[in-house]
This record gives sequence, C-alpha cells and structure tokens, in this order.
Amino acid sequence: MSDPQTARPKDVGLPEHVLACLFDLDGVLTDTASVHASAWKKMFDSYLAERAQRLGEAFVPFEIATDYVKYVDGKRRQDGTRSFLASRGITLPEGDAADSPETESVNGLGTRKNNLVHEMIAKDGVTIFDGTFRYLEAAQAAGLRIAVVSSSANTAEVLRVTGLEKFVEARVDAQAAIAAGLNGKPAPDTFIEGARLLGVEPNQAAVFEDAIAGVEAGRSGHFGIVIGVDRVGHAAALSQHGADVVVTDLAQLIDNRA
Ligand SMILES: O=P(O)(O)OC[C@H]1O[C@@H](O)[C@H](O)[C@@H](O)[C@@H]1O
Repeated sequence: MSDPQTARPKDVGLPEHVLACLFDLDGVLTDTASVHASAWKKMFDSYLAERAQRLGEAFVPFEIATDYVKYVDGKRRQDGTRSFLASRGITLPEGDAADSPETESVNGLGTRKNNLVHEMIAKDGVTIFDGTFRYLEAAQAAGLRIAVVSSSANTAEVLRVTGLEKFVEARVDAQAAIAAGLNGKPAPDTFIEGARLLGVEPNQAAVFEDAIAGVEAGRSGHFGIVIGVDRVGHAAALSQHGADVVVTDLAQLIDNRA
C-alpha cells in the first residue's frame, strides 16, 4: 500500500490524492501502437483486397488515421477485429485461438496480424518514447505505485525486451483479463483490476492512455485523473472522450508542473 504521507504526486504533475499510476503500454510507454497500426493495415488490406476481388466489389483500404483510431486502437485483438469488420458490414465466425492465419475467422485474421507484429518487432526492435524512463523513475521516486494495464497479449514480451519490467509492480494484460473474465477497454474493468492489485481505490489512481477506448475506460471507472497521451494529433478526441489533461510526451507532466 502506498503511503499518502510520503507520496509526492506533484513532482510528476499529478494531483495530491493520487497514489498510483496505471499506464497503458502501446503508444504510452513504447512506440508500439505504430507497429500494431501498420500490422493491422497490412493484414486488413490484404484481406479486404482478396475479398473484394472474390465478391466483385470495390476495394476500400483500411485507413490508420480513421479506422485504426476509431475501431481498433486500445482494444483487445479480437474486439478490434470484430469492431472494424462490423464498420464495413462484415460478419465472420469467431473461430478460436488455434485458427491458422489462413482461416477466414475473427481469430484467424487476428493470428495473421499477430504474426506480422512479431516479424516487425524481431526485425526492428521496440522504440521507447523519450520521456518514458524519466517519468517512470520520477514516479517511483515520488513514491507512486506502478501498474501496466494493456489490451495486448504481447505485453510481457514488450516489457521484457525494453527493460521496462523493472518498474512494473502489477500487470493486467490480455491473458490476465481473459483468465479473470474481465471486459476489455473501453470497459473500465482492467484498470479497476490494476488499482486493486496495487491496493488503491480507482479515485487514487491516474490512468495514462493514448487510445480513445482507453480514455473512455478511464472516465467511466471514475479514476483520480485521466492523462491522455497524444502521439498522432488526436488531442481533441482524447479530451472529448475522457482525458482530463492531454500531453504529447510524459515528460511534459514533469516539465510543465505548477
Ligand atoms: O494483438 P495484441 O498484441 O494482443 O494487441 C492488441 C491491441 O493492444 C493494444 O494495446 C493496442 O493499442 C492495439 O493496437 C492492439 O491491437
């Protein structure tokens, strides 16, 4: 349990009642939202092109600026797949986790995309944003507890290859959420679980999110503060959907504090 007497949340630009930080991973701590976005585009474009040809329809590509941000970003893999397909009026069978990448199912398309993510990470590694280490070190020094709450099934791997795992006291990822029967973002369940694991109430925790589904989860869970992290120029949408404050890098919270 964090000690309210010794925690100094002001040092990292957070309100005094905040005792813990719940960080999303992709797009907040690591530049992996862009990796996911490219993999989604590659997978959906190849699927949509093949489908259009088969059905004699026009091919309308997947757009990162609109389709990814609106339907996929921040959600669990299957939820993102289903949500984008629904926006195009396409319904596919769910299938299951064992589906091969060739299977025309929600899980099969998800596997195709996941294979691309693994190829990209193996080839190019993972980039960490400028302010990430500085902010995590400062948050730790300020006595704040730290959890990562991500929809990605690749969370543990990304934390390991980046060396960020040493900061993380609790992790709620796709596997943990599914095992515990928690709803994915935009439901607040996974952030509530992160707060619970750190021994704080939701209103004593700050949520850090770059995705619309994520700030919506922060708002509906009544957390202490929701910090929107805008890496792609969607600050207005983050504010509209639940961010109390929007920054373009975590270090701004230290540099611009009152
Ligand atoms: O396919 P994964 O690694 O389980 O990730 C699912 C989702 O995880 C989220 O963290 C990302 O914002 C999404 O872009 C991604 O699609």
